[in-house]
Amino acid sequence: MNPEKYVQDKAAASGSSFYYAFLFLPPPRRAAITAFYAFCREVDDVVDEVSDPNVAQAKLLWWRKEVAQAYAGQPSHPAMHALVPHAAAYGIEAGHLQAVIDGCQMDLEQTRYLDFAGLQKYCHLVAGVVGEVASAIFGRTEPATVEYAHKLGLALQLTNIIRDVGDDARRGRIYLPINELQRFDVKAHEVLNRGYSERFKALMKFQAERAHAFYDEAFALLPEADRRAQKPGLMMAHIYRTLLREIERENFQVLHQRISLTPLRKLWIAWRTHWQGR
Ligand SMILES: CC(C)=CCC/C(C)=C/CC/C(C)=C/COP(=O)(O)OP(=O)(O)O
Repeated sequence: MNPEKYVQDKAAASGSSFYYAFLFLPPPRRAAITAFYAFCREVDDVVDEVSDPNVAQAKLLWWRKEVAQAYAGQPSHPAMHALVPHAAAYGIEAGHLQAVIDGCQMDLEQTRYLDFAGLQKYCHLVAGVVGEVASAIFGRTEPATVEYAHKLGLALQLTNIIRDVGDDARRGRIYLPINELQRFDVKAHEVLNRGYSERFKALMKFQAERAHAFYDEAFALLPEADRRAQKPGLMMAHIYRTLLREIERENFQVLHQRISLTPLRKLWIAWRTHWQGR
């Protein structure tokens, strides 16, 4: 299959909240972000879809070699075929892709995070570095935009973690820092059994407020000169922040359902950001 078609299908089929943001980009940048998204999806799918951890480890090792080979001019996977031609133009380095693989590997090897510092390391690899690459593809001229992208990636990943507490619990995973569970007197087994309580709600309120603070910090870091180019990232931010507000409105009932926005609402938010420019 033609690699461009492969990555386009992969991105569209994912039903990602972020897909709408890509639609507003000029074709070369759109092709690059679609290829990069497909790469991230492929390695993330290894963790989510392969039930035997040894098989998943072997697949991640395959991806590490594939990245090295692709940067040496010999890609074999369609996602790498599609991505490599854009690497030089947007400064996408093998190290960025290896960092994303490191994050997925962390996910395989770890089902608990003792504190926020540990969780932040994971988020940096799977979302901060992703934001760094995405911001380069969108068009970045200022060094501060890298800081913005790291913070926004963190805010998005924290939102994703808040939304998916129930799904992750079903898979035996808790991303919420263990010392914060303790602070709110929530037991790990209560989360794993998906038992809702006022204590759980208070814990989640704390998580949501921290995510909001990271969105605010990210926006404050984005230099005026890069605002226009970074609109697709702002679209992602507004879509996910609206989702976070929806979760708050539903009192953090995230244990037995995945709260989501309708495609039309996501498209509307992307559109509005496009016109308002912020
Ligand atoms: C500066 C900048 C552009 C930063 C963006 C960084 C970024 C895209 C981080 C990804 C974090 C995240 C929550 C991914 C889930 O994607 P998903 O497609 O699985 O989401 P979904 O489950 O909501 O559809």
